[in-house]
Amino acid sequence: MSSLSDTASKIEPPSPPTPVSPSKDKTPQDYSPPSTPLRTQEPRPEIPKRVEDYIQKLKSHLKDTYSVMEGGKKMDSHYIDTRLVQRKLVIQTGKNANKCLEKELVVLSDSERRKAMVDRSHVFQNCGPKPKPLITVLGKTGLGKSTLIQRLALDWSTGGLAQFQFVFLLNCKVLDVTKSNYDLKTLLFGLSSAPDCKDSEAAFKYVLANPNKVLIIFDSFDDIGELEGLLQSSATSVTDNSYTVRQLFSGLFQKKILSGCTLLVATRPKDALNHLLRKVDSILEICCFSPKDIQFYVSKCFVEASKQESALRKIQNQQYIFNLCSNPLLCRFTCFLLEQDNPEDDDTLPSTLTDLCQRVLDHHLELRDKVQGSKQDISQLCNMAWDSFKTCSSLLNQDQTEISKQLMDCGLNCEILASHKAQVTYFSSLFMQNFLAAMFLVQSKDINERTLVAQTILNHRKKKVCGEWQDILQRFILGLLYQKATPHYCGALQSFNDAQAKRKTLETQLENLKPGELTPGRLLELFHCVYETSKVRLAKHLVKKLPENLSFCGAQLTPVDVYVVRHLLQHAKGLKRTFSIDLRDTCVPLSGLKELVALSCITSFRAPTLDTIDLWEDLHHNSDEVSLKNALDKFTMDPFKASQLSHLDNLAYLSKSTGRRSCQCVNQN
Ligand SMILES: Nc1ncnc2c1ncn2[C@@H]1O[C@H](COP(=O)(O)OP(=O)(O)OP(=O)(O)O)[C@@H](O)[C@H]1O
Repeated sequence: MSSLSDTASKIEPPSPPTPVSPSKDKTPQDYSPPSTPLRTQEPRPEIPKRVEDYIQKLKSHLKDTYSVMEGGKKMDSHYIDTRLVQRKLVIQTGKNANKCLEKELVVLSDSERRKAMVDRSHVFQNCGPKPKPLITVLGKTGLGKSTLIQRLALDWSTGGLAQFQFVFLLNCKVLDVTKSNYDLKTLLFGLSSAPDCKDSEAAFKYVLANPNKVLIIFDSFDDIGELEGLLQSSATSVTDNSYTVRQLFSGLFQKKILSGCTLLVATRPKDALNHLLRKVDSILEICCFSPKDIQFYVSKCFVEASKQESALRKIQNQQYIFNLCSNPLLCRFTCFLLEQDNPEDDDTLPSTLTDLCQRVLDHHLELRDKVQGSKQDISQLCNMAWDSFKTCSSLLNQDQTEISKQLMDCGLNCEILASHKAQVTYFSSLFMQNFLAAMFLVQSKDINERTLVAQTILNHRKKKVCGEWQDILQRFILGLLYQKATPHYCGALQSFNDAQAKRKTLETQLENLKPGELTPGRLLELFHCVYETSKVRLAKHLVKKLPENLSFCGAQLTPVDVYVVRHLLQHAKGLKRTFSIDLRDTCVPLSGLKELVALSCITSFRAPTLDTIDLWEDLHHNSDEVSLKNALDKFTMDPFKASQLSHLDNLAYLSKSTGRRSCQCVNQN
């Protein structure tokens, strides 16, 4: 079956399954903290007065700390209740080397995702009779995992989540995972965000006696280090004080200590995580900002109606930035730029990720310069960002380098750095850290072209170890090498050595790549790297060499990914190239599917069945009959392969829907 538009059928149209999204029609204002207890209330154990006092102190501390989000915006007014998708694992038929049944994270289609959407009040809810003591929140960098966790902590501190009497929040970015002199009490009362506890012995005793009233959160789990072997060595005693943070985590995770407590782990998705995910009770994935969320967030950033309107117009007029704003952190960066906007400035918003980060940094440095009266050289910070990158860590390594107080203040003021309890300093975002690291690599005379190439995964033999770290770094490297505008402030780092040789080497590397041999994930990264260069010649070269069958299967496509792919494929027309595109297992949103299918260079497409039906329904609903006919003509499912029972059910919907849609097209014509 390759083209279905001419399959006339008299079968009555089915009613396709309506996506049920509990939060679909809610505007961000509709959300309120889950104040009612979410788990069936058990009788409260008797709490000693001093423990009760400490709980109140903990609550008021968390309330003070998390009422303001990173970046200074108020949680109450600026927090957008982004939705979460309940992901699931399926048991595969085969067994692995350990003779255990293989479990795999199911990639949901867009329509399945919409059905599986929940809001934050669902995080600790039990779906069935079984409690869910192990919960994971997944999300790429900047999507708001820490913010969600801080919001949950705030909910608890203001009377919500009453099933918990203690909430301990650990930020793995600031934990020293090399030391082995910790016990559980130190982890909870010393290393977490809990305030000093005078009688920690009594509070700890209470915690041990009531584990089911305790919530422990490990945020930024990515920084816990190598995942391999993490569960092999675990803490088994609650008093022993010779454990590492990793051993204590492992003991909690495997219920060897404090069994009965609830554990929430927030992390970026990566392959190495799979063996942990198989053991958790609930996997939630944080969704990016929807267009409505972006609108709401932007409107909150500007008080004056005219400024609000102008900011929104600018963002909506620049489709790359609009799609980039589906990432909350990048949306914040964009709003920061717009807040700085002065009428004499160039009106255009950045057109690449590199340009966005460069302008944000430049503005921060400019603001600081105005206060200080002198320019700050941040080259040492760039060097340090690169040092931390090498170990995939956000921590600022101060052991080797003395950093001046002035530079440290500058880093903190410019939101490059953040500090924990005024003791530990770390890079506040992966985007900024990698941007600084890329500046170091591109500008430093000590880094030659070969070393630079070795740092990019464009070299497809290089193992991808740190998930998003390398993807983002190489985008910045390419972006900086081709950056046209020299920023005023961060350009003054040091004399810009001739980047010609580096550019040439990277370019040869790009040109020698065989896109047809890359995995879908790497192919997508290649699109991004080429996009960052803004070079039409490189874009054309890529499109020329693309395989006829473009597969993105398995690479999760975000709105900005779709934009970049679509943008580069526009060169196909001039090159007389056409493609068939496979979008199964990509979670491509309906809007993205629509845009890609509409491209004239796409002659056929494969996509999840229900999403394809949704696309047809949508086009029909909007009376876009030309696009509907196109989408019917281009759809293919040849060769058909069903790996789940639902695929066969969907086939039945499909055959009915195509029949109906074809009839409509025939009648129209
Ligand atoms: N739901 C939200 N509403 C408003 N702003 C948000 C939201 N989520 C995130 N942000 C903004 O984006 C920034 C980055 O979010 P956050 O640090 O929570 O991301 P993350 O997923 O934890 O990233 P990383 O994996 O790099 O640690 C926040 O500091 C905040 O300004």
